[in-house]
Amino acid sequence: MPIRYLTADAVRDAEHAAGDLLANGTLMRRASHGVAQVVIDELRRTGGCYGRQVGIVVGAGDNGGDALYAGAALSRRGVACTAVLLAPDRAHRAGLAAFGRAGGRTVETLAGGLDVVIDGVVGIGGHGPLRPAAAEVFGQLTAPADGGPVVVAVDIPSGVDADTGQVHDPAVRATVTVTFGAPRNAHLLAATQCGRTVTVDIGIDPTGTDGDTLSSLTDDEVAALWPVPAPADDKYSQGVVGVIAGSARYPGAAILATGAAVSATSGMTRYVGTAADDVVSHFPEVVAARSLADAGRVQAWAVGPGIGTDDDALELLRDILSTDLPVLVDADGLTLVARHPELVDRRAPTLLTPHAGEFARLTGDELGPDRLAAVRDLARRWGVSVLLKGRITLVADPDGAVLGNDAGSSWAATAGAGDVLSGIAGSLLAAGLTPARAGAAAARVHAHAAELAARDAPIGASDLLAAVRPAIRALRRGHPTSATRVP
Ligand SMILES: NC(=O)C1=CN([C@@H]2O[C@H](COP(=O)(O)OP(=O)(O)OC[C@H]3O[C@@H](n4cnc5c(N)ncnc54)[C@H](OP(=O)(O)O)[C@@H]3O)[C@@H](O)[C@H]2O)[C@@H](O)CC1
Ligand SMILES: Nc1ncnc2c1ncn2[C@@H]1O[C@H](COP(=O)(O)OP(=O)(O)O)[C@@H](O)[C@H]1O
Ligand SMILES: [K+]
Repeated sequence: MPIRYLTADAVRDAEHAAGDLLANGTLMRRASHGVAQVVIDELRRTGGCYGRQVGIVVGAGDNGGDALYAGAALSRRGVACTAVLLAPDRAHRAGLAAFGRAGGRTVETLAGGLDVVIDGVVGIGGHGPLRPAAAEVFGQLTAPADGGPVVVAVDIPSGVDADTGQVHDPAVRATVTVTFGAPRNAHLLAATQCGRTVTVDIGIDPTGTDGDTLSSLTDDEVAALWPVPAPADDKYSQGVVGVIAGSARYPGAAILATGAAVSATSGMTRYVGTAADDVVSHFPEVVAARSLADAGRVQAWAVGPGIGTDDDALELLRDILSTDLPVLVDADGLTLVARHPELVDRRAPTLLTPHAGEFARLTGDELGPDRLAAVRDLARRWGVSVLLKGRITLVADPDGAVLGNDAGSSWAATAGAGDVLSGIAGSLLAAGLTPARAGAAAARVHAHAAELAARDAPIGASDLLAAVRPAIRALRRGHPTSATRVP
């Protein structure tokens, strides 16, 4: 099953559906136990629990309650716990009493030398940035990388919007975030702010909610859906992809996109364009033609990188989009679509793959902080699938369903990396995957390839391309790189 991310409302629905478990405090007990366990694991890794120092920052709601109960459990283990109450008369009363009984102390401000700080300021009930009192407490902490405390966020790092993942300023930056029942949208959309996300089972059913979904594919799912040739297959039957990219003057995009298509699946890759000779000299297996009329049949097209935006490019794009084949449109192709949106008014599957700048060109508006709503809105309005690139890739279908992928590193932020993505995703479309699955699976392999190629040093798109096949192999063998975190 894909990992499903929930909005704050959906979380509340799931909690209320748990009935007595919510009313009698069982959910909170389980949640706080999960938080305490994560803190204990952190302390054990670095020398044990007894005598260690944990600071807790407590807000006015149940998020603070979780943190206080976790503090009580830690105090019982011999951890020295101190808590700053941001709103003393609204702090969770039963949690505060339990904390005091277990030996926890309340203080005006956190001392230095703490091993762990627990962020219990706000969870799914939070709005906007950290308020000044909380901002001051967190502002005084030394970063973990400089020897400061590990920051464990309860549910959501405070100051991060649970639904949109918007990281307000200021906001808590967590080393680990502990959430309950199911991850929230923010755990994907603001993954880098959350650090490692741990999802604790508290006995709620996180699947019973309707409406638009945000999910991500696991490595195992991507491995399972990757096309592999069956005994009866031949070079045609697996889906032939056609790549239209680059030019004789600028062959780079042609080579990168076509090479990625060759690497991603078996079968055949065709190329159409004036870089045909360059492409074939790099990849002799590509069947290349200079014009569409000379190209053979394909099952999907990937069109756009480096094709230019002149009338010839427009006519070519028009011809491709007037077929009834799945089409991926990227880069220059998107600039043309922005000028002529009617081009994508078609029935066959269409996947647009903009980066933020191209997205703004398509919509006429800058991409705001709510990337999820923006990508969903464009997909819905235009009736196409839209893959928004970046560290967190989002692929929206016209029905509102979104698949996301956290690249896990940012080594892919290099020129030409998008051409590689087009080739991978185009070949998956040709193999018959839906646009959303093709886009999300391509993004995941792309991310693994980037991390495999980089190994902690910068890469270019050629390195990324060379790592596509090893990344697929590692994924299929069940030993993916550490590229992606799954809560
Ligand atoms: N229900 C359950 O069984 C379970 C719930 N669980 C836990 O409960 C959490 C949700 O608790 P919740 O609904 O009480 O809201 P919560 O996130 O604590 O914050 C609300 C308070 O914060 C305040 N506030 C808002 N914005 C702020 C800001 N920027 N900076 C500072 N303060 C701000 C706001 O105050 P006000 O705006 O009124 O001043 C309001 O009082 C959830 O995330 C999970 O941890 C788990 O135990 C599992 C079981
Ligand atoms: N900060 C980042 N972290 C991880 N991946 C990124 C980041 N920025 C871009 N990428 C990925 O790298 C690729 C860049 O594509 P694009 O912007 O179209 O570049 P180009 O046009 O130069 O090929 C996309 O797959 C995108 O998701
Ligand atoms: K929090």
